[in-house]
Parts: sequence; structure tokens; C-alpha cells
Amino acid sequence: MTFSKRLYERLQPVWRSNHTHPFVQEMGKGTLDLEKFRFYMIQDYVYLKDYAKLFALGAVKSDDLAVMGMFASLLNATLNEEMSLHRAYAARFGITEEELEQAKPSPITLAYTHYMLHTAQNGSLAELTAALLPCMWSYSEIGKELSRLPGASEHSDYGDWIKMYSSEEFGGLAQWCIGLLDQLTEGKPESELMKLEEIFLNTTRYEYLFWEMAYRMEMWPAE
Ligand SMILES: Cc1ncc(CO)c(N)n1
Repeated sequence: MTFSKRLYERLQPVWRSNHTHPFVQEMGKGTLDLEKFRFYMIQDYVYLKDYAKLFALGAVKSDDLAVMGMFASLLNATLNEEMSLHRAYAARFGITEEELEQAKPSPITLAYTHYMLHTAQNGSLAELTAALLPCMWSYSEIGKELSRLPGASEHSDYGDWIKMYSSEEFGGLAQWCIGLLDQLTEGKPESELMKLEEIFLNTTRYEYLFWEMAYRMEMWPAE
């Protein structure tokens, strides 16, 4: 069994809790409170700035030119395609560019991005890939699941989000990350796989906390 299949099977309950989170479900039904989505968009933009750095670190940590090239493409796709979606939403919601660029991370956004960056900076390429995989993989799955709901992709507010993450292009990038992790873990000892499983589990859990944070619009306690 490939390592990604093992992760997917073992972590199904945690994995599914992301799909069934009210934020995700209500986005699919089109009933999500727009204020929550607006909060999410700003935090996700802050998140993506740090997340993009993982791809840059991926290029630094690989020797294989093809792998370096893919990380460069992932970096470009994040900065210039995915974040363009956020910039377009922000413009639509009347959020100025300045407000978007200067937004501060919520406690969960900060914890999540710093955990990923810490793992990426101090760990191996396999550890970096295990940290970023739940992000790509779960968004691609959630996008596809929501896109199957009648009318969801045409929704005036959430349709563009669903279209972006259910796209073949985004799915292909997620598949590439799955393949990379499988390749990097081939023949590796169980002790190493256990460590990678824990990293993957942690970022899968952070994905849940991110939805939860957005649903509750949770910032720092009042000062
Ligand atoms: C929190 C989060 N996870 C994953 C993705 C997918 O890139 C995203 N945009 N935001």
C-alpha cells in the first residue's frame, strides 16, 4: 500500500470532520453567513502568504530539477492564481488592498502557519511535503464534493471558490504532492513513517481548526 493510501485510510474520521464542518457544508448549500466568509477570506490570504513560502522551501530542499520546477510552479500558482481569487473576493466585499495586505493573523492562523514553517525549515523534504499535503488534498476533495451539489458552483458568492478548488488544475497539483510523498517514503523505516503520519495528522487537525476559527470569527481576546 502506498503511504498516502495508508494515511488516508487511517485518518478517515479526522479527515471527514473537515468535510462535515458547518462552514464547508453551508458554503455548499449557499447558506453560509457572508460575514464569516469575509473573515475567512482575509485570514486565508494571510495564511497563503506563509503557505507559499513552504513551496519556496521545497525547492531549496530538493536536488531533483523536475521537483524543483514543480515547487516553483506551485509557488507561482499560489501567489498568482489562488491569491488572485482572494483579491477578487476582497474587491467585491469592499476590502481595500491595504486592509488585505496588512491583516494580522488570528491565533489559529498564526499557530497553523508557524507549525508548517517550523516543520518545513527544520525537517526533511518528506516532512515538508507531509505538512503541506493535507492542505492541498483536502481542499481539492472538498472542492470536488461541493461542486457535485446542484447549483453550488453557480452560487453568486461561493461559486468561484468551489470552481477554483474543484478545478482539474488544482486537483492535478494535489495529485503531484501525493505522488511526491509516496516517492519520498518508499522503503523508509516505520519510525520515519510514524513521524510523517503525525505531521500529516497535525496539519489535518489544523485544517479543522481553521474552519472552526472562521465559523466563529475568532480573533485574539479583546485587549
Ligand atoms: C487553510 C487553507 N488550507 C488549504 C488551502 C489550499 O491552498 C487554503 N487556501 N487554506
